[in-house]
Amino acid sequence: MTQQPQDGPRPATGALDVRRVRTHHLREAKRRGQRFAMLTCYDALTAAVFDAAGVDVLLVGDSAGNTVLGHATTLPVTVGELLPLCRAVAGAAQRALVVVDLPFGSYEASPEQAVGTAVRFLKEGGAHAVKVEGGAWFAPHVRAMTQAGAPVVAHIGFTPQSEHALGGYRVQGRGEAGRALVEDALALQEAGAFAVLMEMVPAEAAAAVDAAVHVPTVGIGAGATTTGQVLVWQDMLGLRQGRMPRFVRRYADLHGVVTEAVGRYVEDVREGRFPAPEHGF
Ligand SMILES: Nc1nc(=O)c2c([nH]1)NC[C@@H]1CN(c3ccc(C(=O)N[C@@H](CCC(=O)O)C(=O)O)cc3)CN21
Ligand SMILES: CC(C)C(=O)C(=O)O
Ligand SMILES: [Mg+2]
Repeated sequence: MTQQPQDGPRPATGALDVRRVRTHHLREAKRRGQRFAMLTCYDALTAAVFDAAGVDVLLVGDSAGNTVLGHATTLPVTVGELLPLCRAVAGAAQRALVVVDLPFGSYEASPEQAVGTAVRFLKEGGAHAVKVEGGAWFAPHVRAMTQAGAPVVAHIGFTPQSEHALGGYRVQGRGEAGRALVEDALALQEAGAFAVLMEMVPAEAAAAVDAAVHVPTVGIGAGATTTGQVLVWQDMLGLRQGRMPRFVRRYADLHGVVTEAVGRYVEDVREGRFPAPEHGF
């Protein structure tokens, strides 16, 4: 006879065994000591691949500004640009929870503005939840969106939309500032955020936040104690070249794969080897 653990933390392994991931499954994952995987996604085809591969949460990130639109930062991204990408991802995802970033300038001015934008992403974009960057000062916005029926992920620590206010891409929450992160997370949880995402914070500070809140946490450069992890897919699959943030692990070399394959196609066309008779009518 095997003894089943009744309560308390369980071994931190295993996938969420659900047909469709919902916000409460992420909460249960934290309670059970399970972890979940989140990945950015900006189009229907990759959404179908990531979803079938078991990614639990797809993030239609404003990192689309960098990866899709070619901007240097996320700041220029607009609601009009992110909405169709969100619709494409939400339409293709069968199992994953679809979360979308509210673009810079589309939610900060007031709780009313935040509700208006969040509702657009749920109605027109098909998103299941939204994410906003900022600390305790956005608690009223988070509360208003949650009450309107839009589940909210609170993004704290390094918040790229505030890079000019923060003085560049740098780790947040070192030393004493770690305490402020805990306060922010508690205020955002109290306001209704169903998850707290932390970017580029010391592992120790992230662990303190995770221990202080009952909602699940997600990390990107925030150590290994968070309930979930997130990366930008073009970074982790090696499509993007150049200097990577320290928190990236490269799982594939898509840049190499695509370069080699496209090079062969170009050569085949130039040499008359493509198309072959079987490609014609
Ligand atoms: N392609 C891509 N990947 C990302 O991870 C990402 C985006 N775009 N766009 C939105 C934000 C911006 N992010 C970034 C961008 C750069 C660093 C970076 O350069 N980090 C350095 C410096 C850290 C430091 O000096 O404190 C690093 O080594 O990690 C970190 C996060 C994360 N997000
Ligand atoms: C890096 C993640 C957390 C993000 O906000 C994005 O991809 O836009
Ligand atoms: Mg973002």
